[in-house]
Amino acid sequence: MLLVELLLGHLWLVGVGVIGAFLAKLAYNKYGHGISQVPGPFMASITDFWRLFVVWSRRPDITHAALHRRYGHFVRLGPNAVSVSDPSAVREIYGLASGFKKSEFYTVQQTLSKGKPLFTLFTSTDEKFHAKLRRAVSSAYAMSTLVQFESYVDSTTAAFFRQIDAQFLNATEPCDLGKWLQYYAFDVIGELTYSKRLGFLDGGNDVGGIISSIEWMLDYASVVGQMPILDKLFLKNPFRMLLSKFGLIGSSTPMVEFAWERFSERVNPDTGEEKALVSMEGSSTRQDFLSRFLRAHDKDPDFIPHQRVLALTVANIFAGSDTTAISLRTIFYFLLKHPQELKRLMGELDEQKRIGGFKRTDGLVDWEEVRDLPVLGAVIKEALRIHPAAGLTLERITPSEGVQVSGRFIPGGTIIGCNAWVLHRDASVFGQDADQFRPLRWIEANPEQRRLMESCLFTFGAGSRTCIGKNISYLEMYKLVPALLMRYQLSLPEENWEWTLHNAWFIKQTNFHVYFKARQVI
Ligand code: HEM
Repeated sequence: MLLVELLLGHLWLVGVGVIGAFLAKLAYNKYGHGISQVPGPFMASITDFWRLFVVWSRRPDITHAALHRRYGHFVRLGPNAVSVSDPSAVREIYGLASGFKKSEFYTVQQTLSKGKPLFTLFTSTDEKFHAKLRRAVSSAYAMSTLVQFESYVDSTTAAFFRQIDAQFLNATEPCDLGKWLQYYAFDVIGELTYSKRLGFLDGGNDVGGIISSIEWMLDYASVVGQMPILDKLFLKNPFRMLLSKFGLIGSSTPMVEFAWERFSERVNPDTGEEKALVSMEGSSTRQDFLSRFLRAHDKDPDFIPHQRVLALTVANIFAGSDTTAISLRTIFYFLLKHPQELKRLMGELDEQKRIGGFKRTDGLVDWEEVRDLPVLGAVIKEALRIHPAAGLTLERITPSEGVQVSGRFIPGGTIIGCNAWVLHRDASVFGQDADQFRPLRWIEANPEQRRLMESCLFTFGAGSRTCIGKNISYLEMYKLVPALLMRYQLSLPEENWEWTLHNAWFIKQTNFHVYFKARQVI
């Protein structure tokens, strides 16, 4: 009581104290992190709210590129956050033994299962744990076993074509190809992971709200990830975690629930034993990810308990669906916007067909038949360059002793990283026309130039945390693109049709509509 009276009597003093503390905090933000020499917007240097609002604007990639054009290779994005655009920094920051670790941006993305965050390959920030986990499962993603996945991709492609034939062939209304490619990508990853399509293509809708729940999460995590402390106030506050632990509020996402269902079909939840193979069609030779992860569990059940097997499958869906859908959209959209590039690609595919390079009679193509086609390869690579799926800085924390990055000392504990949307527009690497979609750059480049461009391609990240599913996504793109283009003739509703972009960590495209006609068989 006395204290309250005292405070009320000296309100002005309280006000001065609060303002003083506030100003001191801003001054600390600006000068206390040892990066005050890094140029950037003033507001960014005093508060993380600046970058939070930039991300909330939904095109931070544009802002980041403009800032680097203005300030050079280093830009301060927050009191303790730096963006780097020098390609040579990629190896220093992301290199295998660099000692950097993922920032708290990734913990915000951890989904909850029964009130606990799921530590996945993608979102774990403990590098030792990550390295052990990655070693335990890397063979599941190996290039050498890629062909074992082909039949899963084929069955989903066939389902996709059935839907196009039934609903969109010669239709008067265009198809929302952006949406259907997302259904396709989700169903493929479902097949690859659980030998079961998630059902998006067959139903033509967002099964169980999985897509919209991931979209919600990405919208949330991209913004809140700029100030991870907010996550502890919103989704992962101790009270909410406690309630969900005791089942008083639901905390799992539809994706985790779906994963649990698929998991329980294969593993007895009570005994923990794998159910008899005979109950599943073709299961004796099953090569899907779930089986591969269960084999990893058999080898080291303590390190890979069933909960972790579940997390691995969830990471696949989260990391491998939207990203692949975005890349597929980019390929088709840019080909339609650049008819001469489409013509060049069709020339290659038709020639291949003419000389008997495609053996199958169902209109699909095998990986071995397409993997070395130069124009197809250049188109895919250029699409991955011009529109990389991840549209924010891949944040890392510098080791405690501090490091030199591109010749500049950055103190320990600083958030630092590169954004593919900035790196891929570097004219010194990709040429003066780096803003243009020009697949030929990959074919025309001499070996040295090509090596440089490839080393600066950051679509899949780099180093110890580079995308482990990269080969799988290449398999999908190399197989779907030729099969679809040889079967159908696509056109945009209007010549100047533009899609809409939304950067919520992944840069998703909407409003990508096309007409389908059957293509003349060559
Ligand atoms: C074109 C499609 C894809 C793109 C553009 C892409 C992009 C990326 C990027 C940028 C990262 C690194 C993130 C970081 O460092 O912050 C990553 C990691 C990862 N991706 Fe992909 N990805 C694609 C497809 C896939 C597929 C198909 C799968 C699964 C089958 C997958 C699974 C993963 C996993 C598990 C990680 C975490 C790896 C680790 O930290 O060890 N991705 N991906």
